[in-house]
Amino acid sequence: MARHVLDRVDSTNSHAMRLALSLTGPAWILARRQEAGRGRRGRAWADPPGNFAASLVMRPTGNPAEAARFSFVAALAVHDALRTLGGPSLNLALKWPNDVLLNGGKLAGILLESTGAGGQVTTLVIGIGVNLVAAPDAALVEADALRPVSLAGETGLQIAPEDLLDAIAAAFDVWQRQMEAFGFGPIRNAWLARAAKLRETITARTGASETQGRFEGIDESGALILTTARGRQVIAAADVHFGG
Ligand SMILES: O=C(O)CCCC[C@@H]1SC[C@@H]2NC(=O)N[C@@H]21
Repeated sequence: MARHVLDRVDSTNSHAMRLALSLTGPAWILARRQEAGRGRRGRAWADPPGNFAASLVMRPTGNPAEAARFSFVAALAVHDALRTLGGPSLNLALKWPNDVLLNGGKLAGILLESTGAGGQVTTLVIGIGVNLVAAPDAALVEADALRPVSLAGETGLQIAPEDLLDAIAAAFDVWQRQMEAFGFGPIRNAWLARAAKLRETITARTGASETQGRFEGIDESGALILTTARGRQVIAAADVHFGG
């Protein structure tokens, strides 16, 4: 698959969107320096040099719910890649919808952006940020957000962004083929097997509304399933907080 390695960029997601129309197939874009990274829900994503910032741009077929499944493919790929390069003792887990945790803190985030027409997604950009060398200052993240961590800070391990991209791209390919052959089932099962706080009480927050319940799993579109005091609730988009 095509790779573009840039010395610096505003946001690899923005660059991927700009390139999308001129590409003939899927491509990975890796930046050594990202100066205006974006996070989920309009947040900024800080990227000290040495951290991993890359985006995959592709032209999937399907509607937005089908495209959203790729965020689980991406989270699995990042988890696999870190395990391959960092070894089996790394204490990794996944947090809904697509964060990768290390020792219970946030190590990596994933941001899907898409354009479409007539209910179909025409361009999908999957942006991945991994704190390889440094995590943002805890004072800069929201008060009740998970503690940001870096791979080097937690373990002393040093992984080059280019090597991580090779491993993520290979793992993504494997999971994407699984999904093409067998549907979302294997992706969901693998994701749940690595999920933090499964069957425990968590809180899903969307703006001012808050739902607390037992984390039962995810449905066919990847939506969060909670059992709450008012029964089963399926939540398509939210920020998840751990604890009761
Ligand atoms: O909020 C999150 O957890 C998602 C963070 C996603 C950050 C990555 S870094 C590479 C890509 N380019 C961006 O501007 N954002 C994503």
